[in-house]
Amino acid sequence: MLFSEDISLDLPDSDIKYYPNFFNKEDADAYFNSLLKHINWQQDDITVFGKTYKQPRLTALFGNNSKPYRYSNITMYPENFSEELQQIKDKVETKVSSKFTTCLANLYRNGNDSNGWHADNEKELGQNPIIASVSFGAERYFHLKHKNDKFLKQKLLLQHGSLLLMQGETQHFWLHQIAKTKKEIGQRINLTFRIIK
Ligand SMILES: O=C(O)CCC(=O)C(=O)O
Ligand SMILES: [Fe+2]
Repeated sequence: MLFSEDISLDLPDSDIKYYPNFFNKEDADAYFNSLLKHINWQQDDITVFGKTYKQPRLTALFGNNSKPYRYSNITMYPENFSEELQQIKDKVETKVSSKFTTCLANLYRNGNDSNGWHADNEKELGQNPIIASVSFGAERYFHLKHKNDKFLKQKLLLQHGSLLLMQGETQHFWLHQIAKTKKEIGQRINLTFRIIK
């Protein structure tokens, strides 16, 4: 699906909102270029079902506390927010009326980079986590599928400068992924703001 106006996705057991033009083109271009250059992007090893792989994208973690974030057998320790990430965080916080502690940044270098099916349901995110996800750069599809009903699924094109908000019971009932694509596409940066308790 492609949306050009703010929308609440009409999916059961979820609370998902999408703001396609959260940043104007000029700001989105500037943030993309600057984050690409200034973030210390790392490729970690992940362990899934006892096997170790290189993560198929680059990441970085930022936080205003020193609490680590653990997922897929990786433990990440946060760096301090840069001024520019703090600016983005402030704008997101104003929009969604929540304060975030942490930002996980993802860099998808091309269509071969991906993020497999998962829910953001780590214990340290609390019972019904709020996750605000900002996208810059190449457009990628965000796939959603219900955990208990294989007919319930949706995909949504995450546009340059957009904001996607997931909250309420979403992480209990839905999985999401960024699938690989064979299309020739450029780099994409995603910032997911979270609250780590
Ligand atoms: O890149 C995206 O849009 C999703 C990232 C994501 O799901 C995550 O980091 O947990
Ligand atoms: Fe996620």
